[in-house]
Amino acid sequence: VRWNLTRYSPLPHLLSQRFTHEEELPAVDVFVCTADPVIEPPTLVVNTVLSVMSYNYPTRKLAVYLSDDGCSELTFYALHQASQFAKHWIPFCKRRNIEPRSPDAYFDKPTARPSGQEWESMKCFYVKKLYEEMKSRIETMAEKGSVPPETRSQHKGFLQWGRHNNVTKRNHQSIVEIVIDGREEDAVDEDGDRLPTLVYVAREKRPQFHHNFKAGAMNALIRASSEMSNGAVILNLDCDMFSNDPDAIRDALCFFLDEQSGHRIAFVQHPQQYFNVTKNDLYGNSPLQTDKVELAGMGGYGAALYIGTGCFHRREALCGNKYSSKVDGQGSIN
Ligand SMILES: O=c1ccn([C@@H]2O[C@H](COP(=O)(O)OP(=O)(O)O[C@H]3O[C@H](CO)[C@@H](O)[C@H](O)[C@H]3O)[C@@H](O)[C@H]2O)c(=O)[nH]1
Ligand SMILES: [Mn+2]
Repeated sequence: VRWNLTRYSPLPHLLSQRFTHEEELPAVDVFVCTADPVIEPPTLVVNTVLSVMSYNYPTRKLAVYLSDDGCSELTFYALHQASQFAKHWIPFCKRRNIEPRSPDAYFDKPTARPSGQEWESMKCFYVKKLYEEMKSRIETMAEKGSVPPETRSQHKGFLQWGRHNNVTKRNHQSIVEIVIDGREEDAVDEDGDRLPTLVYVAREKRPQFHHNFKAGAMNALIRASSEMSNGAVILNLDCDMFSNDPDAIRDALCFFLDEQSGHRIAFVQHPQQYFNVTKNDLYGNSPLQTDKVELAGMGGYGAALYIGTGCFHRREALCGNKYSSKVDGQGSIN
């Protein structure tokens, strides 16, 4: 078989023309997976979470789930901190239309230096200061290795790690804490706009049962999310990544909602980019071959690879659906 290199591009302006009302857009659930608060520090994890909470997508249609296989109160603490910071970060990103929306990656950019009007630059300093203060609180807590009693009173969720529960990484009850319930009236940012839903999940683990690593976590997230937001589209991300494009959801929807072939598309895989690649890419980390040859080569045959992360799935494609011979031809997704 010859490689048939084909590249597809989304046409988001056509999507906006077809879906003029927010209500018509599908709900999207984002799953972020983490497994260890030492190897994957909580500041890294919340940067990933904040990058997806600030997508250019109606917040009432967006829910973010953090799966913590480390079952660590340090990660829960960091997520709670991020939920507070999000009230400043999300409006800051959207008003200034900044990219990328991981605070660490954004403030690292030379262009992130405040410029323009005095008010604008003060705002940038202010948000940066809030971010650095949050980061330092999370790191101090991580160094201590546990959350002190006075901090535990900040959120009832900390009770899950109470002495009587005997929580260890491999043996614990299931913990599901809704950190932000997007339906509640006070779930708003500093501008009064609604925040996306944010949920912490540590699935139940017992030593006598296999937990099946990330796949086990994803299955638990599918079940837990179906009881809450039940988004028709699911994005999964590892905690050491961030979304570098605030319009990634709309781009993926261009394929799922395509009038001709949308109904045949089960998942939309975004390419991956790496940072800190050595000069001359000594360790071959550059995804050139995968993105430009392998994925594009399969594209010509209408095929695609799921590379394990950075991928949007139709929930139906993962959970099944009653067979129907009728196809509405609209690529509908409800
Ligand atoms: O018990 C576990 C172990 C891992 N993870 C998470 O799974 C992701 C991937 O694990 P990692 O150890 O970073 O593996 P990689 O080699 O980086 O995995 C790459 O390749 C895998 C497929 O081989 C994909 O599933 C991953 O998404 C992709 O990042 C990370 O977010 C982990 O936190 C869990 O949630 N639970
Ligand atoms: Mn990894």
